[in-house]
Amino acid sequence: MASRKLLLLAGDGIGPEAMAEVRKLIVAMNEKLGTGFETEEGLVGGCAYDAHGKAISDADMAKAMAADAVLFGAVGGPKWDAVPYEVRPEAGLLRLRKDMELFANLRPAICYPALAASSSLKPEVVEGLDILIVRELTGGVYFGEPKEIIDLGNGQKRGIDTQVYDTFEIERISGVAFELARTRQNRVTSMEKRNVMKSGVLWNEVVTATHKAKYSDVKLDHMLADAGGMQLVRWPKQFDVIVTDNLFGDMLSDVAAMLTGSLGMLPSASLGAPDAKTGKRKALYEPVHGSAPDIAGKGIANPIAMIASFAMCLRYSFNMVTEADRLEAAIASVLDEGLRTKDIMSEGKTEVGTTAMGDAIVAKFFA
Ligand SMILES: NC(=O)c1ccc[n+]([C@@H]2O[C@H](COP(=O)([O-])OP(=O)(O)OC[C@H]3O[C@@H](n4cnc5c(N)ncnc54)[C@H](O)[C@@H]3O)[C@@H](O)[C@H]2O)c1
Ligand SMILES: CC(C)[C@H](C(=O)O)[C@@H](O)C(=O)O
Ligand SMILES: [Mg+2]
Repeated sequence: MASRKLLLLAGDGIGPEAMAEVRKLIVAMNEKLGTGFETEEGLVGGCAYDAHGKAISDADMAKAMAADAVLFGAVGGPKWDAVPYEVRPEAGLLRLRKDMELFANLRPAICYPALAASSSLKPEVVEGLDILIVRELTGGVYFGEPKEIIDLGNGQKRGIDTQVYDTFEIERISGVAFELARTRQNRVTSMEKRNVMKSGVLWNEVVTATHKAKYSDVKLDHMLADAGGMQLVRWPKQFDVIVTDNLFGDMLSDVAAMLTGSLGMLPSASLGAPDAKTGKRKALYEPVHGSAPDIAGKGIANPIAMIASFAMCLRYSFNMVTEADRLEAAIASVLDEGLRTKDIMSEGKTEVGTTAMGDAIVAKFFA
């Protein structure tokens, strides 16, 4: 059997609570299906800072580089509000993305039929929603230099972040979006702000050229990112694949999350380029949500985004398509039967905690 080495980085807040449900599933899959997953654990975020003063240690970084896939929970929280910017919990996640060159972040927003009433939008607006946000993850304003606060010496300071994109970065992320669109409804909407940003002008040019050169069979539209946000809320089903930069992708995916009922529902996959020799790509799978300090430790977090991220891992890192389909079907079926964590609770349904939701999904997966 091919190697199946997983590094589990549970992180802070509800990260460990959600990760426990995936760990349970992995143990059961190994026992019952002989899947042979080898798991290692590591620290990232605030817990890593507490242990060794860094948001991720070099040793855990090396484990991530060596793993076939990394499963990531969530990082951050008020406990670390005052730590220096360079070692804040979120820096651990950003280092993983940058050092592993995970440039393609896939954030599907699917509204499970049972949850159409849980969205803040009208059921008919979200029912059957199935869109995919492809977010560029290693460039843009997240990583551009200079990035600093300078003292102007007149009682004023200046905060600087720099948005930078090179042609190759836009080409490769739009290539991912076009390829994925071909497996879906064959439509891509590219979002930028070419009306105010030079990087937006280049983004638009390069996406257009990539489309013309290699993907003219796919339908391509361009939208200004602010209008895109509005359209996502007005009529989200008009979209199939959205491709956008790091910052717009961050914001638009939180918007998309709420269309599905809760941030606790949205999984993601962060992928690198396939290795020229082996075809294998570095990968990290994480829920879109954060450490949710307001509910951490209460046993009420929704583990579905984390479990669905593992389903993406089965699909994209191990080509275990049957198991991925079965896991996604198990989630849908448990929701159909009326089980709900607090964040997606509605009248007449059965409210359960994190562990009971995880147990029900695992049981359904093996049923
Ligand atoms: N990938 C990550 O690790 C990641 C992502 C986003 C935010 N963060 C960090 O998390 C911390 C908190 O950020 P925030 O409050 O803005 O965002 P958040 O995603 O942690 O929480 C936003 C809201 O959604 C709810 N929520 C989120 N996930 C949920 C789940 N699985 N089940 C039920 N409810 C859920 C929370 O209770 C909260 O009310 C910050 O330090 C932030 O930097 C980390
Ligand atoms: C925690 C933070 C660094 C991260 C981001 O901004 O990318 C998060 O919001 C996300 O969406 O993954
Ligand atoms: Mg975000």
